[in-house]
Amino acid sequence: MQIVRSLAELNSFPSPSVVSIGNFDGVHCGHRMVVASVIARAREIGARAAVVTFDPHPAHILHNTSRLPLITPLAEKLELLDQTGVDLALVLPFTEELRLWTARQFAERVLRDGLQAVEVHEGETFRFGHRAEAGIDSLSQIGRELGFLVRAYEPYILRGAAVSSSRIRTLVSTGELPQARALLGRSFSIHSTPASGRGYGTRYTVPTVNLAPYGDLLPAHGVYITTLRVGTGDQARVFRGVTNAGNRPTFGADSFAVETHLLDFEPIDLDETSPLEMTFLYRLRGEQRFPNPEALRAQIGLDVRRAQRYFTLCDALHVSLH
Ligand SMILES: Cc1cc2nc3c(=O)[nH]c(=O)nc-3n(C[C@H](O)[C@H](O)[C@H](O)COP(=O)(O)O)c2cc1C
Ligand SMILES: Nc1ncnc2c1ncn2[C@@H]1O[C@H](COP(=O)(O)OP(=O)(O)OP(=O)(O)O)[C@@H](O)[C@H]1O
Repeated sequence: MQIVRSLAELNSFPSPSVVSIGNFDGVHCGHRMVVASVIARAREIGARAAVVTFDPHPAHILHNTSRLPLITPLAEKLELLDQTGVDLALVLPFTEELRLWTARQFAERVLRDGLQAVEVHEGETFRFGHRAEAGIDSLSQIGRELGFLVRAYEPYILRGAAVSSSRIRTLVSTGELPQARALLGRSFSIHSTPASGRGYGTRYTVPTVNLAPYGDLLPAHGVYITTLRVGTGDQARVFRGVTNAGNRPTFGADSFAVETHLLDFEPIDLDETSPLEMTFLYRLRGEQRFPNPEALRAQIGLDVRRAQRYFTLCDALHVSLH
């Protein structure tokens, strides 16, 4: 997949395109359905299959509230889009200037002049242009004038409601990981690197690998069954574990960390640059303040046993952990 980060850069690769525009946060089942149709149609008519997305996420510019925690930060989103087989991702910097473009200006500059769009595929609820002024009907009208066809999709429904990034964010942030997995089409995971801990784990409870501070979406504070992939490609190792994401109240003042105790630990070389992917599979319990480290250690022993039973069952039933 070719990644292009400006309209100017795009002009060096002119080619008619079938396009879908969106935030694509999470690259969930609904997104993948639309992108698959874009690709199928592009192959049919000998055009390029393209997605247009934005960085930062428009919500970071439009709402002056706290930063929207992303299901997939840009690098992971592009990796997942690449896996769909799409030919081109145009990542437009969502600037104050772009925010002010009308729907018509956006269509002229991005779809007609930039991508030479012949077809644009979107979900029925798609909106774009300054203050989200235009929907599918306006896009179809503009398309008739500018020379592209619009194909609208009914929402992809799962478990009684449309699949959407916002719904997945809510499920993850309340710890409902099996439900989030159904909508994502894969388990929720985060990419990070190791960080050093305070040394309490090895001394008082269990040894853990701590993750570097993470600014995007995480499950609700609590204890989870997880896997940890260390490294990339053929060199990667996947460990099973129990993970605490929380403030660790047993050890004094709140100090947030994501830390995992590996069940099948073997010595591995880790430094602060080692790529880690933590996959959250199942929420075991909320975080608790224990009267002493021994009580916490006993509880972690129970957490470990529940996780071992979970993994044994997954192995027996050949359930994928990803
Ligand atoms: C599976 C697991 C469950 C945990 N549960 C709790 C908990 O309920 N309450 C708590 O205060 N800390 C909990 N912790 C965090 C420990 O307090 C933590 O491992 C310890 O603070 C070590 O910190 P360090 O890595 O900075 O040395 C848990 C850790 C793990 C690995
Ligand atoms: N469940 C779905 N069914 C069909 N199309 C969808 C679905 N979800 C998103 N789309 C379409 O995919 C494209 C990209 O979607 P986008 O990421 O902007 O929206 P979204 O997933 O609904 O996110 P949010 O919940 O943040 O609104 C748009 O055309 C959108 O309408």
